[in-house]
Order: sequence, then structure tokens, then C-alpha cells
Amino acid sequence: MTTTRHAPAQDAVELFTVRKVHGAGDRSVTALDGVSIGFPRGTFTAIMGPSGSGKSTLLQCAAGLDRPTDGRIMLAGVDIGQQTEKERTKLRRDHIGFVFQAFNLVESLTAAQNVELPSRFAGRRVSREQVAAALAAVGLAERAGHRPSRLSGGQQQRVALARALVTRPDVLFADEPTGALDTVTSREVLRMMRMLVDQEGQTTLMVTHDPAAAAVADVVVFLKDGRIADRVTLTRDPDGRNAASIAARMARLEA
Ligand SMILES: Nc1ncnc2c1ncn2[C@@H]1O[C@H](COP(=O)(O)OP(=O)(O)OP(=O)(O)O)[C@@H](O)[C@H]1O
Repeated sequence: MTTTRHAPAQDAVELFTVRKVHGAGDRSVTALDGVSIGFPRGTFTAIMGPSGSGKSTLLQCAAGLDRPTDGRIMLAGVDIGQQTEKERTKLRRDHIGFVFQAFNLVESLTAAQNVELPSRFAGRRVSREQVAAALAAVGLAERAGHRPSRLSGGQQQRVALARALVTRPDVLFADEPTGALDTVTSREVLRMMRMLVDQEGQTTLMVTHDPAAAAVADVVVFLKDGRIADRVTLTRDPDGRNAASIAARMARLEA
């Protein structure tokens, strides 16, 4: 199957009435129930919502890791529903980056080797300069030769961030990237993610439970029962008021 590349759209990722049903028959669960939304290039979106509201499913579908039951998803200008498994794997490898709650670093390798590893597995060469630039972009130029056990949790997550970004993906997907970190190190990782959006125009989609994490985004999308319940555009927040208003909205959704 050939892939038609469309003229660059304004949105890096677009979902058109996406439905996702997990399982079948009596035990089926509708995780996404007709979600339509666009994520503009160069913006940082936080996805929030009560447990089970469909956040991870949305991220997995948007990233081409899972197939929607119905609807259409455009990722990096490509209709991923029209792609074969092989084409989607290539699209993911070339155009998107991931970070998860678990850092998933290999303990026996240095930070630089960890950054390089997935590209090497994918048969794609990244140069030493690209690895160094990715580590420098997350403030870890001096730690390239350190193994994960010699780095703090926040630094380890920043290595994972460098690993996700070394191929300069169109979109960074982050599923609870600060879930395993304390408040101080969370802040350090979020500041870095915010800086990558501001300085590199890195389109970022992040699922989080933490209002303080969502507060660094440009837009917060709230899901409930697989539907978009609310969408809020944030202004820059030097006095920390965004987190409180996001927490209040979450409390209303959970009531
Ligand atoms: N592989 C699966 N098989 C069956 N049901 C699933 C599967 N993955 C998710 N679900 C169900 O789909 C719904 C949405 O799940 P999802 O993980 O997307 O929600 P979430 O908002 O990310 O939840 P949480 O905040 O608890 O991580 C839930 O009811 C969940 O139990």
C-alpha cells in the first residue's frame, strides 16, 4: 500500500470522531466515544480526566500504537488508518517520540548509549553529535558517560526525554512522565519539556493526573467517559494559579 503524504496541515495530530472499543461482547468497554480534536504544531497539550476516562487509549491511538474501532486519525500529515502495520511502525519510528512513567533505561549502558539504543535497533544511525545535542537539550551534556544508577530520577527521565527526541520527532507523546517523580524532580522535567516546546517548537501531548504538571501546558483537554468534557487554553502562569483552577475542574468532573 502506498502512503499519500498530504500538504502539511496546521495540526500535528488530528482525530475525527474516533471510537475505541476494547474487548468484545458483554465485556466490551467503549474507551473513546466519538472524539474529534486537533493538536496544533508547536503546542503543548495536557490530557486529564478521571481514572478510566480514556486518556491512555487516546494517546495510544493518536500515536498509532493502537487502532481505533471507528473514525480517522491524521498523524504527521498521514491518515494512519490507511496504513499497513509495517508502514505504521516506520511512521512511529521516524515521526514520533515517547516517554512513559517508567524511564526504561538500560542500567549497563551510559546515558549516551541509552539515547542511541532505539535508533540503533531500528537500523537507523544517529551520530555522536546528535546524541550529544539531545543530551545538551535536556541539560545533561555533562552526564553523557554516566550510568542510570548515578543519576537522579529526574535526570533519568531527562535521559528518556533525550532518547525520545534524538530523532527530532514531529510529536512527543508522554504518558504520566512525572508519575514516578517527587515534586521537585517533576518540576525539573516539566520545565525541560516546556522549554523544548518554546525553543524547538516541539509538539507535545502529555497524559497526566497532576494539575501542577498540566499547568505548564498551553491547552488542557479533559476527558470523561471517553468524551471530551472540557478544553481550556492556559495563559502563562508565574503565580501558580493554573494548577488550582485545573484541580477545581477535575474535582467537578469527578463529582
Ligand atoms: N486493553 C484493554 N482491554 C480492555 N479494556 C481496556 C483496555 N485498555 C483500557 N481498557 C478500558 O478502557 C477504559 C479507558 O481506559 P484508559 O486506560 O484509556 O483510561 P485512563 O483515563 O488512561 O485511565 P487511568 O487514569 O486509570 O490510567 C477503561 O474502562 C479501561 O478499563
